[in-house]
Amino acid sequence: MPRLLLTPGEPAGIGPDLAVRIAQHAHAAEIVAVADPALLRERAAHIGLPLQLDPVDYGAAPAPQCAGRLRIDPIPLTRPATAGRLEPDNAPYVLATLDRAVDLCRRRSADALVTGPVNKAVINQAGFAFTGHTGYLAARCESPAPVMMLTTDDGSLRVTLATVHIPLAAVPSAINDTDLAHTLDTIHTELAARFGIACPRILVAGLNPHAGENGYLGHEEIDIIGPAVEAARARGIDAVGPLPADTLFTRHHLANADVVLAMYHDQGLPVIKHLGFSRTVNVSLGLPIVRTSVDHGTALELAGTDRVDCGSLEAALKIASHMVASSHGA
Ligand SMILES: NC(=O)c1ccc[n+]([C@@H]2O[C@H](COP(=O)([O-])OP(=O)(O)OC[C@H]3O[C@@H](n4cnc5c(N)ncnc54)[C@H](O)[C@@H]3O)[C@@H](O)[C@H]2O)c1
Ligand SMILES: N[C@H](C(=O)O)[C@H](O)COP(=O)(O)O
Repeated sequence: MPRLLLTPGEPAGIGPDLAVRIAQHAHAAEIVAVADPALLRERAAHIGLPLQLDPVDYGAAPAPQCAGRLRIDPIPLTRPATAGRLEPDNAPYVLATLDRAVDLCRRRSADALVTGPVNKAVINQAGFAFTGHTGYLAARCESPAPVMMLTTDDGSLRVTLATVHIPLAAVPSAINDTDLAHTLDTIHTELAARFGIACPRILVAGLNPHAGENGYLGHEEIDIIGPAVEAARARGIDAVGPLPADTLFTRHHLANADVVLAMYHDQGLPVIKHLGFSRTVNVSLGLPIVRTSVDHGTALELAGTDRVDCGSLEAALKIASHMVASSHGA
């Protein structure tokens, strides 16, 4: 049975609600909230749900999660949190929960990290350069650039990104043969190791409209993306493209594909979030630890209400367990 660490993320957002809500039923995994216990108790009381927090024992074997209970690894908030109101002083708390979870996963006291949503702006406002979990975790793990992948819970669509949290204007200059080679190698290796998909077919999107229309609408496809796909194929990777992004996400192309590589955040993610918001999971490929996350943000306006959908977190827990099993060769 896996031990999954859950960091609820931004304390003013819906992350604490999610932790309380997923504790209401049994799971086939031990789930440990790395969080402030008072925050979780207060949010549980606020939404009128029972919650018993039991201290985790990392020296003992993981035990299944019982309804109404959650294991806790306590990290104190800097300031009391109010649902819906961001507090920059709590940014170090958010980062401390991630630091603790990464350390535990790296020393094998836990099997995987499942993250709730954070607010990137408030962390930056507090003085920490932060573009998202993915980059932060890579730095903590001293790992080369991981690849962000969003997958529906049933694997019907998987989307990876060549560039992630950078301004749109910076995208063209961030696309280069070295990074594309690393990204394609990581997708190829990680889908086999963590998802059991040997030699996945990767559909590679172009950057420009109609994949550059033979150079009349842009040159990145001819100069960079096409050669990167050819070089990957020569390494035994089943990459196809560059394909026009507007028609790549149609049944015809997706029927025989395992994953899409989009060139930038808003080329790929709106498609998968439109298809499966609240049952889609964010997975970091290429980290030395298993990490999954929800597909949504902090939804500050919903914190402490009865309108919080736990589907993405449930899926993130499930996929993390499958990845752990797959990584162990189960
Ligand atoms: N994994 C993460 O840490 C992560 C992911 C995405 C966005 N974010 C951050 O979250 C913040 C807010 O982003 P946003 O407003 O673009 O997106 P959001 O996902 O917070 O909200 C988008 C819409 O979806 C609704 N929604 C979101 N999650 C929901 C849930 N579980 N149940 C019901 N409704 C839900 C919201 O109410 C809102 O209408 C930003 O700072 C962004 O960077 C974090
Ligand atoms: N791009 C992600 C999404 O839209 O779901 C999100 O911002 C989270 O990114 P990190 O996993 O790097 O925090």
